[in-house]
Amino acid sequence: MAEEADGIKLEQRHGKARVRVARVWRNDHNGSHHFVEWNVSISLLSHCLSSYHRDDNSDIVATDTMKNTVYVKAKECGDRLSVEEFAILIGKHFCSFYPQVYTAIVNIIEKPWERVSIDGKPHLHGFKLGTEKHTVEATVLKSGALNLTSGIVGLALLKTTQSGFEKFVRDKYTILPDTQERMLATEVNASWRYSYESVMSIPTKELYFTKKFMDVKKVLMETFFGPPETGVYSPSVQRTLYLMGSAVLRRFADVSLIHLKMPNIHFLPVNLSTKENPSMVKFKDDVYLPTDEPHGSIEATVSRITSKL
Ligand SMILES: O=c1[nH]c(=O)c2[nH]c(=O)[nH]c2[nH]1
Repeated sequence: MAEEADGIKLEQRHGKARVRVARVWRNDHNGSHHFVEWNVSISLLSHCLSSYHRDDNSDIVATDTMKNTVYVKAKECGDRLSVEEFAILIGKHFCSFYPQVYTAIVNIIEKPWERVSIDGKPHLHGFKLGTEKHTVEATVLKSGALNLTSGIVGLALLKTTQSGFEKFVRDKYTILPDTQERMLATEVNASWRYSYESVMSIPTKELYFTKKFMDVKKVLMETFFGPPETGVYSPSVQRTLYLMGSAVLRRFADVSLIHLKMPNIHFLPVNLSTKENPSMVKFKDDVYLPTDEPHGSIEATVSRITSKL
């Protein structure tokens, strides 16, 4: 909301970024501990104009208070909950506890701690760090209106064949040859919006969004790789991205939109030669030079066409 005074327009928010909290739940009947580590960022839209216009802080919710609230709420959560539920709970708190707060935007990054298995047996209290992170952004309004977006960051995927790129624009600047055989590597960053538009309408099933996160990841990976024995041919990163995004929309009725960012991380063919030895290393789809700079950058948003009726 923009507010005006003295012919000057002001749009403002304030919050606390990167509040780190870890929570253990020890109450599983079989002695199994559950553990999460969250990095929480809160941004509040609130009526506190006098702090900008005058030296009057009487309407400011201190960012230090916001930080403390994260720990209080983590303590109060006696049962395991998804990172999405925690973000919504924090957002609801700020909107309902403070009259001047009209919107709370809560971003959380969950570190990928995974339970370890020793000799195939899940450890009761041992965890190791995985790679891709689970993110959430919950925007909660005082009215209870909700915008919920979950994401995955840093899902590095690679396949050694079943990828090509050909028949693209060829002009006087083009060197890249057509190919039907190349490596395909990317680091998927995905974020998807859920269709729940009110804090009252979110599913109450235990760990619903945690499971959904794992299911979305599975669909993204299955679509990227294809069946284990045969794979699936990718004619471009663009096509594969579209198939991945539309598979998620087809599979999950409560996902209304997905944004995918898929850099094309190049593995360059290695050919080495000297005058004496013209084929010191001749590339036969075997030896590559991995690079990350420069890389192709391909991103798109795939969403449902909603009926205007
Ligand atoms: O899948 C690809 N998409 C592109 O847009 C592109 N451009 C390029 O040089 N290589 C590739 N590969």
